[in-house]
Formats: sequence, structure tokens, C-alpha cells
Amino acid sequence: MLIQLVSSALIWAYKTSLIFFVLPILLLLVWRLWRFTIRPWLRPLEPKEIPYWIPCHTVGFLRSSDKLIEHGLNLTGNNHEVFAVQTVDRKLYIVTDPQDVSAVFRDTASLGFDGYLNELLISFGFTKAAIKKIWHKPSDDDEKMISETINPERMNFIHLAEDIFKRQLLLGEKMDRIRDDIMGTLDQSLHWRQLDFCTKSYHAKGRQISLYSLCRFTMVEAATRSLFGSHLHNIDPDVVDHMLSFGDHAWQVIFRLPTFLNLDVIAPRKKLMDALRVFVQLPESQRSEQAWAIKNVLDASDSFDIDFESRACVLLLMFWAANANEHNIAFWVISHLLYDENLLELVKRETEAAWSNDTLDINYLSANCPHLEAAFNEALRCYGGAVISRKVLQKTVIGNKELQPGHAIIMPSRQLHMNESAWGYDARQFDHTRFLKNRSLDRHPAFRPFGGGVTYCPGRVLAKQQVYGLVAILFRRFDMKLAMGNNGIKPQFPGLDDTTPRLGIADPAKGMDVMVDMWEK
Ligand code: HEM
Repeated sequence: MLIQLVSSALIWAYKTSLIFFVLPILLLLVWRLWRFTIRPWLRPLEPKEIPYWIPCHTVGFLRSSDKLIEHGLNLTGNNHEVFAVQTVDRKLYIVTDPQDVSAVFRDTASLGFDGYLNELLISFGFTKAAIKKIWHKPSDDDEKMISETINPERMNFIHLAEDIFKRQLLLGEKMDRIRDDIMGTLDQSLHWRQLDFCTKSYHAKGRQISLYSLCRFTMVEAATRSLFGSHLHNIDPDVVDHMLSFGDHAWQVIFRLPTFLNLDVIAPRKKLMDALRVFVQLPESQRSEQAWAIKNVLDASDSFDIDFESRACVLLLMFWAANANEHNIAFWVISHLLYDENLLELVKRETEAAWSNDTLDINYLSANCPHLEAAFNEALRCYGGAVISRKVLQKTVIGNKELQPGHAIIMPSRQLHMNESAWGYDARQFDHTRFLKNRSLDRHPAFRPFGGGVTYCPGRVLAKQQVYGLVAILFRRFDMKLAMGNNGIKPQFPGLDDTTPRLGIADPAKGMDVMVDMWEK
């Protein structure tokens, strides 16, 4: 009896394990063999997919997009053909070949940006009602929306807002005004007695400062005042800190992480939105210091009847775009100057020549500092981590791969900038002389720190001037030297942070900074 019971239990267990364990594993193996070996062989035009067991790479992408993309490059023999990554709801086609990237920027018929922009706006908090209104193409009946002063070209609201921001940043009077405001604020912030916020210790007549803190605060403070004058500071005196904290965690908004995860971005976003909500409702007479672009976007919002919540969202996007990258690129450029004394001396000589009677000639500075320019470009190459996106609207071929509609394209500038066939065996090393030896390298298709095509960064000239201005003022007013470690040895150069997805210029690795000994001249 007992033997019978035991043997039928064993038979039951055997059958159950067959059904619940062995069979599913077999099916999974067959599926994987089909999906990642047989199918790619039968369909050579389809971009190869990075294999997976659980059907999505979302977590891997968020944890380290660099590692996942490097894995894809290895899988395709590092030939830089387009390959694919599966996320929860779509495929991402990863494009890393310089010629393919240029082809993506050119193909505006099959590859669009609006779909991505729409998702971004929803993530930023646009209301449903406003989402409908912003894509509405005005007709003859929409008199208010097509007024000669605001929208003679009859664009929809969102394209109009983009166009306004671009016009603000075109070379000319409007750009000069915003640039001069930035320089004015930098000039005021960078005084000896005002540097306590980044000071770590004081020593004989000098102090030791955190370069990272110095760049973060001064750059964001300057850009904030150039867009909003003193208005946002009057509404919330800590607005710069909120923007810095928002920028640190903005990837959580971009990648649409669910809010129940108690995200770090929630508090700074709320504080910024609270301030911007007050700002957009101020009568125009109380917004007299705002930049031309801010005034015009708010005027356009009136014409399109956009609600206040969504107006605050547009301004948050503009505010963030103007602040997302400058402090980090300034940090990397100045760090390299401090670590390379010869380069520092050359740059000091160049920037000194742009001063006359204590006034900085920013146009001279931008055009006559080859070593600073080379260091700036090389820093953009080494630390640029923008991930530029497009949506496939209709079937198209990029390289020799066929891309299907509905999926997304990702062009990671990090892999483009580290491409050894374009940059040589030492692609991973910082060497500013490559831009000195070849002056046209900044137009190379493998150099895309500011993106390209329809979304080519309109703030690139301003960004360069802002960084050069900071460097020129700092080295004019202060003697600055890299602080040595306790043992008198040069500290290790900071690495890149790879713990969060990168959206633009990389942060230094957590806990790494550059300490600087500083004296007033
Ligand atoms: C070193 C500094 C900067 C870097 C590396 C940078 C990088 C970029 C990149 C890669 C894009 C393309 C994004 C895409 O296609 O998805 C972009 C777009 C943009 N950038 Fe910048 N940017 C910088 C500074 C600025 C500044 C100072 C401003 C404004 C004051 C600005 C405003 C914009 C705007 C408005 C766009 C969107 C353009 C559009 O959608 O048509 N950027 N930037």
C-alpha cells in the first residue's frame, strides 16, 4: 500500500515537473533559438536584436545604457550596424555609425521628432486639454492664433514655442541681451567674498573650494536670471537649488518612472512648478525683466488659450534645456586645465588678451582662444552623453537595415564619440591637441555633442560663450591651483557617473570632485 502511494506520488511529480518546468524551459529554448538565431539569418535586413530571456531590456537600459549598448556593439562585431534593444512597449533601434546618424538627421519624412516631443510634454505634466490644443494647426478662422506679430507662419503652438526659443538664440540683438545678462550675473557671483557656498576650508589668505559646487551654482544662477530676471528668485529664493536637484533626477521624468516609486525628482519638480505657476499668472508689468522668448511664449499661450498649468510646464522645459549641460561642461573643461599646467598657462594667456580696462570682450574671447576651444571641444567629445531620439513614422532603410514604423531610434553620442574608426586607438583618452591639429574636426560627422537635424541645439553658441566667460573671469580674478591629496600626490582625475541614465554632458562619478586652492589676486 505504502509502496503504491509513493510510486503514484512519484509519477505525479514526474508528470507535473514535465508540464510545469521541463516543457516551458524547452519552449523557451526553442523560442530563443528561433528569435535570435534562425530569424536573423532568414531576415538579414532586420537589425539584430540583443538577445533576452525575459522579454525586455528596460531595467538594463536604465541601470547602464552604456553597458547595454557596448554589449550590442560587441554582439554585432563592432561594425556599428544598426541593432535593436527591446523595452517594455517598443523596440529601440540603436544607431552608432557616423554616416547612419547623418542619414537619420536627413530623413525627416520617415523619422519624426514630434512623437517623442509629445511624450516628453506629457511626462512634464501637460494637461490633456492642452495636448490637444498645442498640435492644432491654425486656420483662417483662428484669428488670434495667426496674428502678424506672434505667428505669421501659422505654426501649431508647440512648433511656435520652439521657433521662439530658437529666434532668441540666433546671433543678433536678442541673443546679445541674454548673453550680456549671463555675463553680468557671472561677473557679480564670482567675487571673493561671495564664494563661501563652495568653500570647503580656509587657509592663509586663501581657501579651498569644490569646483563642482562652484560651476553648478554660478552657471545655473546666471542662466536663471537671464531668462527670468529676478522674478523667479523673488517668488522662491531657492529656485537655483531646485533646478539643480531637478536636473540631477530629470531622467526619471524622461524615462517615465512611475511616481509611486517615491522618486527624487518629485520634490524639486513640485517646487519649480509652484514658482512657475505663480510667475505665469503675474501681470505682464510685473514680469518686466523676463527674456524676449519667455514673454513671447506666454503671449502665444494666451492666443492658443493654453491653461496656466501647461504654461508652467513649457517654461519648465525651456528652463531645464538652458541649464541641463553648462555646469558639467564647465566643470570638465576647468578640471582638465587644472590638471594640465601647460595648457592652463596657454589658456590664461589667451583669455587675458580678451580683457581691456576690466571689461571682457566676449566676441574676441569666442574667436581667439584656440587652446580653450580645443579643450572645450574635447570635453564635449569625452563627456557628451546626449541620447538623441527619433520615432519611425514609415518603413525606411538606415545603413543596410530596414526600420519598422512605431519603433524608436536612439543615437547615443557617447558611442559615436568613442568610435575608434573615427577617433583612433586613443579615442577614450582626453587629448585636446586632436582639435588643434585638425581644425575642421568639430564638423566631423562623428562629433555630435549638440545633436543635429531639426533639433540641432540652438543654444550651442551661448553655451560656448558662457563657459569661456566663466573661465576668463575665474583666472583673471583668482590664482587657482589643483589641491593635492593628503600625501602630496595629485588626486586621481574624476571618472564619469554611470549609475544613472545620461541625458547630456556626464556628471562626475558620485563622491568625486576637484578641490582647488584659491587666492584673490
Ligand atoms: C554644453 C551645453 C549644451 C549641450 C551639450 C546641448 C546639447 C543639446 C542636444 C544634444 C540637443 C538635441 C536634443 C535632441 O535632439 O533630442 C539640444 C537641443 C536643445 N538645446 Fe541644447 N545643449 C547645450 C546648451 C543649451 C543652451 C545653453 C540652451 C538654451 C539657452 C539650449 C537649448 C536647447 C533647446 C531649446 C533644444 C531643443 C531644440 C529643438 O527641439 O528643436 N541648449 N541641446
